Amino acid sequence: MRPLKVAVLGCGSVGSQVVRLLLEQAGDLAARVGAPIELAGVAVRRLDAPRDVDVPPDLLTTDAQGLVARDDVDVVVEVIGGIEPARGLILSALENGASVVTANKALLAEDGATLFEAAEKAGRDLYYEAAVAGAIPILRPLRESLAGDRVTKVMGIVNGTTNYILDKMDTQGSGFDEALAEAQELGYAEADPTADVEGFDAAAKAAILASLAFHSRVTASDVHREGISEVTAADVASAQAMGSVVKLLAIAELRSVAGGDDAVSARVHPVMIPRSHPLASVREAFNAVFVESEAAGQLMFYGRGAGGSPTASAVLGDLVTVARNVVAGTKGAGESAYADRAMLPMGETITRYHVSLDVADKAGVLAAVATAFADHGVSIQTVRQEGRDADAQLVVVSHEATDAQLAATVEALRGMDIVRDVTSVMRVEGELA
Ligand SMILES: NC(=O)C1=CN([C@@H]2O[C@H](COP(=O)(O)OP(=O)(O)OC[C@H]3O[C@@H](n4cnc5c(N)ncnc54)[C@H](O)[C@@H]3O)[C@@H](O)[C@H]2O)C=CC1
Ligand SMILES: N[C@@H](CC=O)C(=O)O
Ligand code: NA
Repeated sequence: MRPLKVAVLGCGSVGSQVVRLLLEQAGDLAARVGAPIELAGVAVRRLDAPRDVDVPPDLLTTDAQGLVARDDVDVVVEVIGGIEPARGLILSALENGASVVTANKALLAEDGATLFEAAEKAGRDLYYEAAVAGAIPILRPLRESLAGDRVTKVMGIVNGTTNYILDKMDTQGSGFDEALAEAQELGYAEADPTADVEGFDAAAKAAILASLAFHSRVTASDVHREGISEVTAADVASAQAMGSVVKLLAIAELRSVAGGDDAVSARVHPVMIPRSHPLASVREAFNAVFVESEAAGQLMFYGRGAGGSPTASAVLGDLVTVARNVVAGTKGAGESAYADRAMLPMGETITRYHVSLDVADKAGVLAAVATAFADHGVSIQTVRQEGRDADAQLVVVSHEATDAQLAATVEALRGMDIVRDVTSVMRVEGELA
């Protein structure tokens, strides 16, 4: 069999590790694929930039477009990131007959449909396991292993940077900025950490997970998004007092809609989750994805979701798969969006809230607070008072209600004279202590 030629676009945190693994494991990869895998070239922005791998100088080029246009390239690995020029380069590669492996969740979540259609038209593969939860095999299980089951919910910690920050706030009392700087130093953060902190990165991953799990097209703009920049030390302390922990979760679930097909709720926001829940034990920059399906029940996938080397592992896994397909003259299953489900607006999503209130400790306060919940049709699960007199705090955990009802309740509480301050509002997953 002739050698297969691989072009790598971008040689940053992930690209450098992809190139390293390709060079170091050439012998094993050839045996696994059934043909030698050769680097056709590595597109970089600057030839003289320092990088974490020694690339043979004759393979480096600043002309990414020229590299993907070569007719001897079988597979293009896109690890530049961002929308353009990545999208144009992937489309050119597919049109030119190459299969593509990418880690680019931002692009897939914004305009996956264009890429999937181009791959289908070209009869080539487009694989992207690294785009969600880095090294963790999660897209392949959803796409293949669970293809015969009915997935009803996918809930994950899919951003390492924010999990690192929340973990340091919980376990070491670290400040937000200090923990973010550490995550950046460790190579977990996106080029612009706003993408991590404000939940854009997790929302892109939620869109990809929802699309695959529910066989529908979900884009990042369909995902309700809240980041962790508003999570305070008070929120973390409230969670601790409830035997729980604050995590940024990406949640995609099917919800029944009266008189219609099930709709998809996709959202990213901080939650309080009991320490007994498997996701609560995910520390530092680790990721985990918790899947519920009708026949299999609950499954959890855990591992490193960020960092050059772990992400490169997922890229190489895809590379071997698409290279095997090239050798066999076939392609894998393409996108499955047959269900075409509607999105459930966030206001109609069923959630629970934990609310901490700074109140005056006097007669009638509890009744007035309870009335505010009742007025909005929200049932209270537990109420606890902490402190006395001027330091009184009421902690209310609601039963399930729509997010709109709960948000309106909090709005009403904020307007009440007897409520001095609403010190913490957080959605809840699972049963709090
Ligand atoms: N770093 C991580 O932990 C993870 C990253 N990803 C995704 O992997 C992709 C790459 O991420 P990183 O390696 O972290 O980014 P990076 O910023 O470290 O690397 C990107 C590289 O592409 C180069 N580049 C930009 N424009 C170029 C062009 N026109 N031609 C050639 N090179 C160009 C940049 O100079 C840079 O070296 C992104 O889509 C990211 O979202 C996915 C999972 C985890
Ligand atoms: N910035 C991301 C990297 C992987 O996608 C993260 O922190 O998880
Ligand atoms: Na993955």
